Amino acid sequence: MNAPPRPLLPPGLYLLCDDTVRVDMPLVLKAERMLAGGARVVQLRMKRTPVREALSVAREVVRLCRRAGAVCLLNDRVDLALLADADGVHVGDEDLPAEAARALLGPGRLVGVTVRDAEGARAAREAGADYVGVGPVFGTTTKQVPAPVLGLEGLARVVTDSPLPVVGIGGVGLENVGRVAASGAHGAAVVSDVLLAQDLAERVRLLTAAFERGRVGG
Ligand SMILES: Cc1ncc(COP(=O)(O)OP(=O)(O)O)c(N)n1
Ligand SMILES: Cc1ncsc1CCOP(=O)(O)O
Ligand SMILES: [Mg+2]
Repeated sequence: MNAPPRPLLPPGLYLLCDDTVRVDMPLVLKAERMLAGGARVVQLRMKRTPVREALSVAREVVRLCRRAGAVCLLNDRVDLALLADADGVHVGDEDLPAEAARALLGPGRLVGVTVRDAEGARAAREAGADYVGVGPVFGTTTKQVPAPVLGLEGLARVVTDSPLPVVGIGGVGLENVGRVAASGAHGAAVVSDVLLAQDLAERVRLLTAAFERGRVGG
């Protein structure tokens, strides 16, 4: 019998439910507000949550995403993704290599990989990745990234030459998400612009609409 096909990464806004920004708000509440705003992709990024709590949060956020019809990915942690039955993982240079993530996850889940250029995207595809995260597109204070800011032209170059869908990340917010979409990126990943908003759900709606306008050239 054929294995079930893995979910495709929905295009558009890609949200990071992150424990390093707005630390006073519980992760599950962040996810609930994002989903209330129509989030289709949620990456759970837990850098400072103790591992037992992280597993319990992952299980709850996967449940919420599934109920809302959204894809839930775990940042870094293939073990937590499997235990929580998440839709996949996102890994970078300091995490398990993409081949290892794919080997552990099997063919039915998504693997996203951080790359800096189209050559990295080609290697990611060889390693079994489904999409690539590319950045920083703009300056950001959320993470110290050991790579230069790409800008929109740099992002567009990677998009043109990448064999995999590209998600732009780093400094993406309401004032520039339309231009990220117009670059041809499959998705735009956002951390602080949503998490620091007073009304997270409303910010997600605004960002989603702005991405869509940018995608169609509006
Ligand atoms: C969509 C997306 N793209 C890139 C990253 C960065 O991943 P990584 O390089 O592993 O850095 P950390 O997020 O683990 O600090 C991402 N998380 N998501
Ligand atoms: C995790 C990560 N990887 C590259 S930039 C970044 C952080 C992006 O955060 P923000 O959307 O707040 O700029
Ligand atoms: Mg990582």
